[in-house]
Amino acid sequence: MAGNTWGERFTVTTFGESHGPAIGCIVDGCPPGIEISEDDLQVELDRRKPGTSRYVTQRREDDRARIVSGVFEGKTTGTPIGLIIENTDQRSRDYSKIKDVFRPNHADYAYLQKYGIRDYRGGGRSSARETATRVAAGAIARKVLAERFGVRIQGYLAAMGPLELACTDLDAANHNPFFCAESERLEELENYINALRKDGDSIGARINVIATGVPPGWGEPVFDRLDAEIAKALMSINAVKGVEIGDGFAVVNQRGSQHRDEMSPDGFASNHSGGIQGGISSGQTIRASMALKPTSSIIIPGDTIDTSGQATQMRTTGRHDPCVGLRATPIAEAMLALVLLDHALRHRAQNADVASGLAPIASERA
Ligand SMILES: Cc1cc2nc3c(=O)[nH]c(=O)nc-3n(C[C@H](O)[C@H](O)[C@H](O)COP(=O)(O)O)c2cc1C
Ligand SMILES: C=C(O[C@@H]1CC(C(=O)O)=C[C@@H](OP(=O)(O)O)[C@H]1O)C(=O)O
Repeated sequence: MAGNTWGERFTVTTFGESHGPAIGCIVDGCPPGIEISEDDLQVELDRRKPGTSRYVTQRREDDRARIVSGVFEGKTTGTPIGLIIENTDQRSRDYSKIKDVFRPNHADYAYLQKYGIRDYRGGGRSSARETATRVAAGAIARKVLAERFGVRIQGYLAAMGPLELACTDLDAANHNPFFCAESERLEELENYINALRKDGDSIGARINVIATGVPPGWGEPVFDRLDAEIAKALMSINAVKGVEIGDGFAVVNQRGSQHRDEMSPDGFASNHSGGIQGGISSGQTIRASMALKPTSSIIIPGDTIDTSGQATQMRTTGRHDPCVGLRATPIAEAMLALVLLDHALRHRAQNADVASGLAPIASERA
């Protein structure tokens, strides 16, 4: 049993498996008086849900979230918010024939080694189906962040395999199935993924996500550093193998004179740090990036073992994303929102009365 920390922490607990009857979550610590409807959640859920284009898994889920507690007459009450999303299009027979073999690089082998028991249907608890609940919780966090703190979050596809994509129009990312912010490249993306599907193969991707309007002061100087928490949150998404904050691994090749974000009363001259210095937000735009591996469930045969340890070969049929990164943008946004709201509440709880005596400078030099 644990006492709640309402007013200090924003937390999410999820439950459910890909082929069970439902998935869901409990959102704790949401401030009261925020207008939230199931339709608000749906807007975000629709951006992530499967089956929305020919470039993603053909599993068809409406992903309708039912709010079962914590909201009264359209407003949050400050009590735990319970959300349930029914699974309606499981096709568990796809998994019957591979129930005793491990898909190389899916969670199958490691999961069984840990628990000794495994729901083999659709990856069970290890399926990215669970991320629907994070997106629903993230929709609540985004609403609070926007209304109470003026923070906005947006992500986009920065690379699909060898195709590196610029961000020429961030809003455009919301209007195509790739979350691509460089609209002129859409045909190239379509051609690439069509050829990939013909090969029966999969490919990795990179997603960038930014948050604007974050004031200076959110985060901690040690352990729960804001960058550490964002890295953990993004890394906790299925298939994520790398996270960068700001310039990330490119800093290896930078000089201090180039990397430091020089300041003047007119604002910051650059944003190499990704808006976080010493684990605390600086007031610059928060910039994070994550790399997702290629889908492990592919029809090309590969070597593996079965549950009795015997060598075998397998190919995975069924409905799978050829590039899991194509649906990961809303998930990255949701995870960033969850971390930022948690730290907004923590900062307020500890430092509401603190005044540095220094007005924040602009995120970017005017
Ligand atoms: C949005 C999204 C969709 C995914 N879709 C699939 C899929 O259709 N088939 C699959 O094998 N893996 C898919 N994955 C990846 C698996 O969930 C992931 O590989 C698995 O949980 C093992 O975890 P790991 O890759 O983090 O080691 C998806 C991941 C994400 C983020
Ligand atoms: C259902 C979703 O994506 C699934 C993620 C997933 C996986 O292994 O992660 C495998 C596929 O599902 P199934 O478990 O039916 O084989 C995807 O369709 C979803 O995102 O809602």
